[in-house]
Amino acid sequence: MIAFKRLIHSGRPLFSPGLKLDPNYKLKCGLEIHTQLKTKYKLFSLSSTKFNSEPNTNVSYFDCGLPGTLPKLNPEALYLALKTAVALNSDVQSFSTFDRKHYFYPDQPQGFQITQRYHPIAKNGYVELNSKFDDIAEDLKIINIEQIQIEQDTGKTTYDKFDKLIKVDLNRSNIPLIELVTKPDFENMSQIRAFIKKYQTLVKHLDVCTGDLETGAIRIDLNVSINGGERVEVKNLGSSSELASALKSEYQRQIRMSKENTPVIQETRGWDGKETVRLRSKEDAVEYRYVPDSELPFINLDPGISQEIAATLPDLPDTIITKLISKPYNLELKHAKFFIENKDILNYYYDLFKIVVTDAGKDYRVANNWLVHELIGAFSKFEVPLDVSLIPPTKLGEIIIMVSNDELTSTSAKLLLSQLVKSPSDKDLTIQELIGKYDVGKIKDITEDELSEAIEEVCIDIIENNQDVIEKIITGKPKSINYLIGLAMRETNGKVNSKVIESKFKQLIANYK
Ligand SMILES: Nc1ncnc2c1ncn2[C@@H]1O[C@H](COP(=O)(O)OP(=O)(O)OP(=O)(O)O)[C@@H](O)[C@H]1O
Ligand SMILES: [Mg+2]
Ligand SMILES: [Mg+2]
Repeated sequence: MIAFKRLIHSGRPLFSPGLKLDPNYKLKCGLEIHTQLKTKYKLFSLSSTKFNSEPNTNVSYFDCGLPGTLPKLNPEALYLALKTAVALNSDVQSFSTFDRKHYFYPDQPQGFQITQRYHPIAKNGYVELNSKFDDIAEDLKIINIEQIQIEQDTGKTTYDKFDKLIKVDLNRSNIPLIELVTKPDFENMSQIRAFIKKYQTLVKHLDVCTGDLETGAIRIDLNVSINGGERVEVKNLGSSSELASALKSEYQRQIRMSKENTPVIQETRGWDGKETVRLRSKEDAVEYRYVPDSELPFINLDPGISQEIAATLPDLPDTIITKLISKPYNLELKHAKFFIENKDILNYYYDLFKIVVTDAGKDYRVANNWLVHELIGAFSKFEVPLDVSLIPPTKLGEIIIMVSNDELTSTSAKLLLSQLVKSPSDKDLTIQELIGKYDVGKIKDITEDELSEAIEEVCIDIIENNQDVIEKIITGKPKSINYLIGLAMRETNGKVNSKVIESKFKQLIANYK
């Protein structure tokens, strides 16, 4: 089903120009990932973190660097950073501190960024990637995490080349970030892609970040070297496709240099949409004059904090996926992965499963198929944004149970779902009211004989009007009967089971011959 594929894909890359590795040039990469934490207030002030507000409306005196204002650490930011650190198997440090990284920029009005250079909040984590869940070629690949540090985001600068203006919006200034620094453990693009996907899924699942690259909630710097040479950092990659293109361009550039016997030097580069371009070399590296922040106290944590936080964490995505693809759920892996990305749907699925399988004793396939193929498929087919709250699990459950008890045909049920997806105003009607409104109930008040006769009439009519199809069926294309069945289903508003119609047609056509 094409429409359905648009919503649920197997995790194959949607982006990425392929990166073919040359066996003579071994690739090594490390990532620095900046993640905005989903706190109510900013990192060191009480202004709002609301996204997309009018420029400069979420700015406190502290955020715009007025002298005399003092930072106060937001405990929610600390908590979200700790949750992430623990979920990434890191060693939470019982002692950590803040430092000032100095540089002047209009969107950095304090003249420095508060970060954790010397004593970060967590060290030595790791993420396990595997071929089954993560779409990498290797059976197992461990990506080690050097450290996780808490820091402030900067404001945003936009250049208006027509007005010759530089516009500064400080709404983002002082939003809490964590910077995650991996070890240079990546050997190819699939591993990088898989890591980012897994990380995005995790932070969304833990509800510490929206997980979006597009909005800048996650921003990535890529470090690349070949054959043990110097690393080149490509800064500020805003999307997965930029990341893939930048990696390809940088890898090929370094190979070219190597072939020309020009040494690759450690430098910082940017991405201009076509290739990586030099921003600065190591020689003119910015001297940040890091100093410990004198206004923020040290963070001292109880050594038992990791265990305490671990105990509050929900099951992590891989654990849930493993559960979903096993008994009693038996979901397909790609569907389980889709559910984990969409918590509303995951919770919906659990509710539906309880109603249909656990309580009503129906087969798990019925619940899985109706949710994945029919309901989600209907949203996709009619290009309606996926919103399962339009049809609560109780309602879908009732429909599924009616179909499996033969009180509603599956054609009618599909019709009802389509209507519910297309006209949200039907949301408050009960199933019985919907059946009435769309005239799709099963025919109850007539005898078997009367029903059989009525079906026969419909079928005879169709046969008479579709002689060409009958001809085909008789001359060796038996599948053409499906066309006739479709017509009859439509004629009877889906009230009659397709199997009954099929056998009626078969009987009539046999006589016909
Ligand atoms: N030989 C290498 N090849 C590729 N990447 C490397 C190599 N050595 C280190 N790296 C990566 O470089 C990154 C270093 O990041 P880190 O934040 O520690 O320093 P930085 O880039 O100098 O600091 P800043 O945060 O100011 O950019 C890590 O992601 C690490 O994995
Ligand atoms: Mg860094
Ligand atoms: Mg860096």
